[in-house]
Parts: sequence; C-alpha cells; structure tokens
Amino acid sequence: MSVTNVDRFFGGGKTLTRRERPKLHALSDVTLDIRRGETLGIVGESGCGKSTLARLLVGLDRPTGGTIRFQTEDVAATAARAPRALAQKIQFVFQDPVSSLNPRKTIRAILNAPLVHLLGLDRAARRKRLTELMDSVNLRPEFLDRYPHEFSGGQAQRIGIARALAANPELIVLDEPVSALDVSVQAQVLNILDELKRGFSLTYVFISHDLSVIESVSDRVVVLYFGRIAEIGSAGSIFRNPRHQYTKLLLNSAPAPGRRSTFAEDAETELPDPFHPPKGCAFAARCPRADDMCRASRPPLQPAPDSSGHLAACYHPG
Ligand SMILES: Nc1ncnc2c1ncn2[C@@H]1O[C@H](COP(=O)(O)OP(=O)(O)OP(=O)(O)O)[C@@H](O)[C@H]1O
Repeated sequence: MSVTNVDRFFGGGKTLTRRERPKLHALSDVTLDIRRGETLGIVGESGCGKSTLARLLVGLDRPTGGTIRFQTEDVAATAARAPRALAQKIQFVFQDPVSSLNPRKTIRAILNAPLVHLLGLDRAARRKRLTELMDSVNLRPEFLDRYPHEFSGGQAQRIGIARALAANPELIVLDEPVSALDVSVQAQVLNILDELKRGFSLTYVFISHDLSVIESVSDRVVVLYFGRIAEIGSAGSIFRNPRHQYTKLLLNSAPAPGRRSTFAEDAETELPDPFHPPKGCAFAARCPRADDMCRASRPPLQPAPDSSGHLAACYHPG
C-alpha cells in the first residue's frame, strides 16, 4: 500500500453568514509505504490521528488530499465502487471487541456473513471454513452458537480477528486491538496474531498508543505527532536510536524493559490547537532543543545519514 501526501481535515467551508468555518487538521501530508508481509506499527498519543489514518487505509473514510493505493487501486475509489472487492483484500479489527460484534447475532452468523457475501461459499464449504476459523483463534467450535455478550474481552477479540480473517484478506489494519484487554490476555491475543500472520502470509498495520506493544509486534514503526509523521524507521532503529526529540522524550520517560507506560502518563499531553496548527514544528513548544528555526518553519522528513531508511522530521535529530 502506498500512502502519498495524505491530508484529512474536518470542518472548513463557509457558514450561512459566509464566515469561514474553522478547519481541524487531523492528518497532514502523510506519506508512507506498507510493505507486503511486514507489521507496520503506528504509535502516538491520543488525538494524533491514528484512528483517522486507520479509517482511511481501509476505505471507511476518504482523504481530503493525497492518495492511498493498494497494489494498483485507489482505496477511496474502490471503496465507493466495489466495497466487497476491497473488503476481500483489506480488513479491520477494532479496539472494543464486544461492542464491535452485533449483540443480536450468534458467532456463527457473524462469521458466516463474510463467507457468504464476500466469498460466496456454499453451505458445506462454509461449515468447513467456520471450523478452521475457530481453530485458528483457539476457540472451540461449540462457541459458534453463542452470542457476543457470553464471551470475555479476549475471546471476543479473537472472534473479531476470526471475522477479519474469514475473507482471506492480504492486509489487516488493527486499531488498538489489545488496548481494552488485561495485560495477561494481551499477550495471548498478540501471540495468536503473530501465528496467523505467519500462517496466512498477512500484512499488518498495528495501531497503538502503547510503546511496549508496538515494540513487541512491529518490523517498522511510524511515530505520529499532531497529525504528521515525526519519525519512521525499523523498530530496532526507532527504539534503540530515536532521532526525533519527541520519540526520545517518550522513550526516556517510559521505563524499560517491558515498558508498560503509555503516552498519556509519560509526556505532557498539551498539544497545539488543531484548528490553528503552528507554522513551524508542532513539537517545538515541548522540545528541549527547539530554536528559532524550529518555530519558524516546519522540518521536512529527512533520512538519517546511515542510509538505513530511518526518517525524522527534526532539525536537531539524534
Ligand atoms: N469525524 C470527525 N470530526 C471532527 N473531528 C474529528 C473527527 N474524527 C477525528 N477528529 C479529530 O481529529 C483528530 C485526530 O483524531 P483521531 O481519533 O484520529 O486520533 P487518535 O490518535 O486515534 O486518538 P485516540 O487514541 O484518542 O482515538 C482529533 O483532534 C479529533 O478530535
């Protein structure tokens, strides 16, 4: 998937009395590639645009600028013209496992829907696939006739994962898939995701505000700050050698190893006004190294000198 110069703002336009309606910049100028077979982690504190990006990647929303292509197709155009074809390739797992499942439907009905509507399987093929799906998320087939409220959070999230897997997608976007779960259950779900990824040659975009989760699952990591990419690189490089001062601050304030803390607890969370984004670096007001240049102009994403593919939008990296 290629995301090129993507913007998403909300609001804008004119009121009835022709006054300018303010524009909220949720995402600005986001460019990144998602490579086949990788887990791309996207991390950032609340309000930085993670969920907005997730919705754009799966075609639930369309960018106000820029393009998102999956293989050769424009995601927003395919979502409008052939949503089922898109859903066969790209799936989504939500944060809140229980409320993302229809409470009035049994698990069998929930899992059957994509098998009928996306794959057009006959009854015998569906029965076989249902057993395989339940098995792949370590749930007993007897559970098929139960309702979502009868499951624990971890079990419900495994059903959410089985539902995403049902149509044999190539890419799964997981938006905070373990954030609502207890830590012990998180590990279980992360292990299942890892096994599924290898077993079915999947590609994941894994969104979380939790540094320790992102560190444990990602091949590459994107750090979002205030709707822009602050830094992107291999997980090893980001966690061992962060270049953006924002990432450094986060890592320094998070206890390692097994850092359990998350952004909201660690960093001061006051962000610039999203209706009036600053001219320069959005992190300048919080940054120990900020100078006049940082406040006057926005630093572009620039590669590290070691040609590792690690980019940071910072005038004073490293
Ligand atoms: N439909 C919408 N209308 C107006 N503003 C929106 C809408 N969706 C998101 N926003 C705004 O866009 C910004 C980014 O929100 P988003 O939900 O993508 O952040 P997030 O990083 O996922 O945060 P959280 O982890 O709290 O969900 C926020 O300022 C949010 O208020």
